[in-house]
Amino acid sequence: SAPPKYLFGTTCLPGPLQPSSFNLTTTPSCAPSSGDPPPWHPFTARPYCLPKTDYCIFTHAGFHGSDRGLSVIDVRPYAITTEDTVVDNDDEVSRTAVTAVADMLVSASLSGALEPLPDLFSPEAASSSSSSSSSATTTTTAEKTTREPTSEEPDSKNLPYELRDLPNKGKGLIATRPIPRGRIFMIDYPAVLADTKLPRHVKQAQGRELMAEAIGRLSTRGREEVLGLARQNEDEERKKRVPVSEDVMKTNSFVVEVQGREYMALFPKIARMNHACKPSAVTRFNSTTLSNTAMAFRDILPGEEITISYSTFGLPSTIRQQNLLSGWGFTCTCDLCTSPPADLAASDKRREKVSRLGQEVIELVSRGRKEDMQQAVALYSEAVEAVDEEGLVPHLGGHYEVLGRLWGAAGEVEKGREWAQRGREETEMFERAAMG
Ligand SMILES: C[S@@+](CC[C@H](N)C(=O)[O-])C[C@H]1O[C@@H](n2cnc3c(N)ncnc32)[C@H](O)[C@@H]1O
Repeated sequence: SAPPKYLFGTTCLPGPLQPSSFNLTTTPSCAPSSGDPPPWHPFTARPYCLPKTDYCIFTHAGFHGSDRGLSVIDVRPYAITTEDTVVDNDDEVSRTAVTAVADMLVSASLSGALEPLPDLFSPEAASSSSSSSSSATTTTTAEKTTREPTSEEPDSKNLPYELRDLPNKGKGLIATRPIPRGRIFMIDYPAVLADTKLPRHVKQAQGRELMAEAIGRLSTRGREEVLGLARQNEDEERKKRVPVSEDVMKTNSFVVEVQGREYMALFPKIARMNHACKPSAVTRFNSTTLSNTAMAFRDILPGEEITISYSTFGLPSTIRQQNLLSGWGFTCTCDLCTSPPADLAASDKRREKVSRLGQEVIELVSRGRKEDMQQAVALYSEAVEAVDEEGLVPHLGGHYEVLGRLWGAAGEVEKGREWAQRGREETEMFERAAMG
């Protein structure tokens, strides 16, 4: 069969993959002289571009020292119009996730700062990936970025959690040691990043090809870890219709923003955490390093499930349930959703109150009248109390500081200072906990 087309059709990338050095008029040699980086540097494999689309896959085998690799499905990192590509005007932007990754790789290799994963995943997370995974590993390119694990096996005993089977939720993470509020217990990096606009720009079969190829280009370990993740379509008939790579991406990805653009991001360790409407942990994505850290929302005791929220906190339970079903394909069985109706109603009432009061405070503040500030302080204090009661934020430092500013705006400078100080103390305490 015909060889697949690569970035720039049959030509090579001119030098290091940096947007500023792109020059379509030059025809660089495809055979770099010895010692030169490969034309797809800093990526470790020749990019694969889907013919007649603007999408390519860029892979790095050891992103952040991980032995699973990273594949990015993205538009070509420059505005391009050739007879071979389709360009959406919205997409004529040269900064994308792939350029961010490329810049990061280039600067890290220059400074020698390609950091290893500080927290290693449990080997169990890779689970026994079945032979069904082979469909997704049947790829269109012969060239693979396979890099067998060379680092020491992670000592899973050091992790404060383990992966277990849970009733009605598939697998989930259970704490094996106490995890104090504010403690960062997991750092993860994406295995796959895919432009969220992809489904609008390519046909279903093409999208499926790209997903399978992107996962197929990870290391053996990366592929096994990703393909061992949960699937939405547990029903055997549907399993036959939906390829494993697409199903895994759909069930386990989160939307993140990189360079002002949205990407589906698959974080294989983070993906093991189930949803809860009153979660015990929270994740924070850093769009510069692409790391995703998980932090304890409150003290977590051994034996407790570690959960995060996939939904917006302020929504009432019925809307949350609908969103989880339509967006994630499951009926939520978290502790709050399965609590007695009176408890659920009380929680809804508190959340509704927080949203309403927040809105009222915004309106008062935006009027900019000093005489409204006393009322803004009263409403904000009530909202913070409800937030605390509902256990909605991991720490209240930020809210206390806002309260301090509102007191200041109301002319009560001393009270303003007191609250701002309290806020700073709470934030510092929380940050100390995060440092361990
Ligand atoms: C990102 S995965 C979470 C980890 C997954 N349980 C596993 O086995 O790897 C999302 C899937 O987990 C299940 N799940 C997560 N949170 C749930 C909840 N609150 N209630 C019921 N099922 C849940 C659903 O099947 C959902 O499609």
